[in-house]
Amino acid sequence: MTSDRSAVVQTRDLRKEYGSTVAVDDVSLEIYDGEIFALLGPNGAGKTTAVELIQGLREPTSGEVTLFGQDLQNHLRALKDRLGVVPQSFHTFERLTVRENVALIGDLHSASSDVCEVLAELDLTEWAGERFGSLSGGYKRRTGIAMALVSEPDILFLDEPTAGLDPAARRATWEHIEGLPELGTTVVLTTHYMDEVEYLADRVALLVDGHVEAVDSVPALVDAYAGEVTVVVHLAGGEPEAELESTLESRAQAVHRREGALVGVFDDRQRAQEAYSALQDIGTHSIDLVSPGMEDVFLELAGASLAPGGELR
Ligand SMILES: Nc1ncnc2c1ncn2[C@@H]1O[C@H](COP(=O)(O)OP(=O)(O)OP(=O)(O)O)[C@@H](O)[C@H]1O
Repeated sequence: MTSDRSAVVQTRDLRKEYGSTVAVDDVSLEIYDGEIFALLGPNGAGKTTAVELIQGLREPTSGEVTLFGQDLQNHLRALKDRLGVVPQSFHTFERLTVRENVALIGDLHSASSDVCEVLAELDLTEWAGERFGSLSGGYKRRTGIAMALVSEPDILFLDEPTAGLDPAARRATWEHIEGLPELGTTVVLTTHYMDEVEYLADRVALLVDGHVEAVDSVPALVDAYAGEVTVVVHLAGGEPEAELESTLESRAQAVHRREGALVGVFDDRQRAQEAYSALQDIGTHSIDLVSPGMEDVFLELAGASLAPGGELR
């Protein structure tokens, strides 16, 4: 979807070694103007190091970073001014209010947005007079985003933006991040949450052991790597089992039985949907249509597994 857009970040054979550890292994990628780009990978995959190289916070062992068409090393000062960063463990002045913290950053930058506008964009107006130290984790994170946005960055880097937040705060944070490209900000986020990528990212780079396994949109990655759709008919006893089985068999590529269930395997979602409807017409029983997602992509490409919270490990 983004190939006709200009690249605001380009890395070429970017590499970072720490002694014998290769944290970032010849990474070449492009991030386009106005997209939400995610770097997804398990702990230690090299996400933070890659992003720190792009931000000019670390020197690469080899390779190049170009931002807005300019070489980062030769234009470090000017290019850094165009970046906003919200680190994972974000802290600021606990005793200052939300407004004071945001205004402080605004004062440091010449091209700064109106503080009230930024607070309104992040639904923080009501909280503007609260001390930062008294806020919940979600509001602290949101204040961090406001503090980064007030300097009008062209690219905003968010490191694990919802780690440690409860589900409602995560959802609210996603909704605010989702709106940032409309305000003219390209977003680069690092995460190890599948659902975050599925909700937010226009494109995602899968990082494993320092190298990029694949880069594309979530639907394209799922199509390419995640395999089949399955329809699962749970059998509690008393169902017209033979009819259910033949209905599945007439549409599925394969049908197999597993404990208490019939499982039809499809390589086409449309046919799976047709089978699902036909099975529903037969009567009342429990049927699941199971579509693959990013989790399956990662299992296929990296053999990674998920923690109960949907987090890669
Ligand atoms: N300053 C450092 N010195 C030595 N090794 C480092 C340093 N920073 C990172 N590493 C190593 O480089 C590799 C990549 O680490 P990095 O923090 O970039 O991964 P990550 O994907 O961001 O992980 P996490 O999700 O846990 O933050 C790891 O093996 C890590 O131990």
